[in-house]
Amino acid sequence: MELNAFENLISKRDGDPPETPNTGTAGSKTPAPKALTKVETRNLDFYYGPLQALFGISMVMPEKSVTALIGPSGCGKSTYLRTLNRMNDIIEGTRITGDILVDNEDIYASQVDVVELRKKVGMVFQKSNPFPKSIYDNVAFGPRIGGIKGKSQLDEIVHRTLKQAAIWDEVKDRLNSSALALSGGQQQRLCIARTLATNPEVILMDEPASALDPASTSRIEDLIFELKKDYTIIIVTHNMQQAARVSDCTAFFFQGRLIEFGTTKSLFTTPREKQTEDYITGRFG
Ligand SMILES: Nc1ncnc2c1ncn2[C@@H]1O[C@H](COP(=O)(O)OP(=O)(O)OP(=O)(O)O)[C@@H](O)[C@H]1O
Repeated sequence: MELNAFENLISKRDGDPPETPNTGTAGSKTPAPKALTKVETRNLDFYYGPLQALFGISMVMPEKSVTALIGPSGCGKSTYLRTLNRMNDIIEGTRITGDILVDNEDIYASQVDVVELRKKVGMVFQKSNPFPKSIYDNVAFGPRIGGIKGKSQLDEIVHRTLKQAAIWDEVKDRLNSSALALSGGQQQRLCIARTLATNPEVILMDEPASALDPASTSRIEDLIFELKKDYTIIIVTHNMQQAARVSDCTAFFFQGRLIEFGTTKSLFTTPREKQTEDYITGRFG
């Protein structure tokens, strides 16, 4: 793939450039000059039993921006993403060293309430996973668990988040129908609304569009672009054009290591590392 092809893709959305040209690599990161840091990892190692999956990952992700994690299969992207809201805790035999900070607070500190953390750092999965309930009840589920019982308050949350997730117009007349009757793309936007309903500040997305057709993918990308005005988004994607289109910063992982991290534009147009260049030009992976 030609590097200037990426420049064309990026330039489509140049109206909203990243404020933080973070150029850190593993073990050497440059502090963000303008935007506030929302999520940071310092020298993060991660193990599945005896298998070390991440090696010394240091990265700073600015607030209200999109950071894409790219790299070949098995390089540790999803593992890294899942450490950011302690999703890996539920896998037996895992171990982590180093620091993960959200709003400058250690999310592995003993006093941290993991349920609260996962509300603040929400997650959208590769395969949409609506509950076998109505559209309304899917979105209202989290707020109800959080103690909100009033119908008018729930109605407001359902309306607001379905609108934010760009699916309101398609479902407003059938809020009581089963969520399972929606198309794959609609289900994924519903799952994004469900995540928004618990008031997250950070949204982790693990290949949110990989199971969708091009039109649905494009809607999800547009949505990500809108959501970053209010949320910090970290997205795993196999699709480099997608990374180039939606993200401000991109991190390239290889064999559990962070090879290069910088603004999406610089990483795709003037990669500093040969491995990055080989990957984005399709020479491997
Ligand atoms: N639950 C698990 N138990 C043991 N090893 C795992 C587990 N999940 C992932 N791994 C291993 O950790 C390494 C990193 O996997 P991970 O899924 O994070 O990579 P990835 O870059 O997200 O891959 P892909 O793009 O294929 O989803 C791989 O060697 C994988 O086999």
